[in-house]
Amino acid sequence: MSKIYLVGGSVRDKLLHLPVADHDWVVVGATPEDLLALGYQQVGKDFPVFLHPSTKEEYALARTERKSGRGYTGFICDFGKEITLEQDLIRRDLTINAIAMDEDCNIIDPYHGVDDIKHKILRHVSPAFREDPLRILRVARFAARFHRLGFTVAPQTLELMKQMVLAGEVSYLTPERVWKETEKALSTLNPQIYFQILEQCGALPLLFSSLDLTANISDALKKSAQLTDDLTIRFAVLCAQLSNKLAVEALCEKIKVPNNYTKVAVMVQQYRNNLERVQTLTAEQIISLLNSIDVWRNPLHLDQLIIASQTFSKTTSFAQANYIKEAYKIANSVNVQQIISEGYTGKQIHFELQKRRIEALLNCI
Ligand SMILES: Nc1ccn([C@@H]2O[C@H](COP(=O)(O)OP(=O)(O)OP(=O)(O)O)[C@@H](O)[C@H]2O)c(=O)n1
Repeated sequence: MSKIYLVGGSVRDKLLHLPVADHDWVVVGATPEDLLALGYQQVGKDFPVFLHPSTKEEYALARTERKSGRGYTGFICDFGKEITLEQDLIRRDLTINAIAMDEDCNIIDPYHGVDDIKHKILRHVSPAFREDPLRILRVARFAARFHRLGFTVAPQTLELMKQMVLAGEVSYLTPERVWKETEKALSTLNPQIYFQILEQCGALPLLFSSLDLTANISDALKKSAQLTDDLTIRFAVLCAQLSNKLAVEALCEKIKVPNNYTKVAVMVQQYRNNLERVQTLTAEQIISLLNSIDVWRNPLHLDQLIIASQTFSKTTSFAQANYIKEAYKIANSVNVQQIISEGYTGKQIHFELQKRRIEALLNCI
């Protein structure tokens, strides 16, 4: 007789009274053939994972995993009918992710995840934690995600993460995985915690080379999460302290950051200081700044630059924001069609437009 349990994030989030995104199920006492016969569709290449015929939710056969190689290679996986729920749960990352719930909503919690939820602790289940280097990032991400609820990483878990870093495990993480976790961490209300935990376990310089997580950057990152949902801005804040455009591009290349993120990060690194002192700039310099961020074709760039810069501001008001917005409005009111109708052609249009935008500003500042 097989038995089905809800496991992982969905049980954790239910117990935390948080919305549950997707359900992961574990099936104990069944074979792949049993599930195929019931119409489940096999999706896991290496692991026995199936999609439910109607709900399409993931059902995995209970399994044990042992690592025989380094990094991601050489997992020995056993998913025989005799594998118990406890055996399946012990190979998981954190105790709060290793709680199961049966069909009658009974909690099965052999590794005391419920206690850890109560005491708000992120704790590894067993030494098997170290078999997957991605877990270093996951712990940092959960620490960021649940920071607002008061969760912290257990000292023993942080110690284990340090040992994994020292053993060189981080080098087995692919850029894609690093970025995926980082992007999820950026979407939390406290992205700075993710980077702080990675720093504490020694992974930060290995993963994000030139990044120096100063208190200033941490504060700015936290503020960015309060000011905007735009993750490209949050990432740009992280990169704003890098010494130049090349350093930003090198970091983005290293972890394969999507282009839209790189663009905003480069823009903020290059022009944040100009915006900071916008009130001291000449009309010509202001137009040059607006040209540099390509605001005419992409008005969103201006908002992105403003919000990213604002996160570094010590005061709550950021007077530069209204100043540059007003300047943009004035410069943008110059009518190109008018210039064309006056007979300007080719490159002359651009020069005349530039000139009139500067004049328009001069009349106002
Ligand atoms: N490297 C990993 C990835 C996953 N898991 C286990 O697989 C479950 C499901 O993983 P996943 O769906 O990736 O994460 P969730 O914990 O559900 O979290 P999220 O809400 O971010 O999806 C986890 O709860 C955990 O028990 C693990 O032990 N080690």
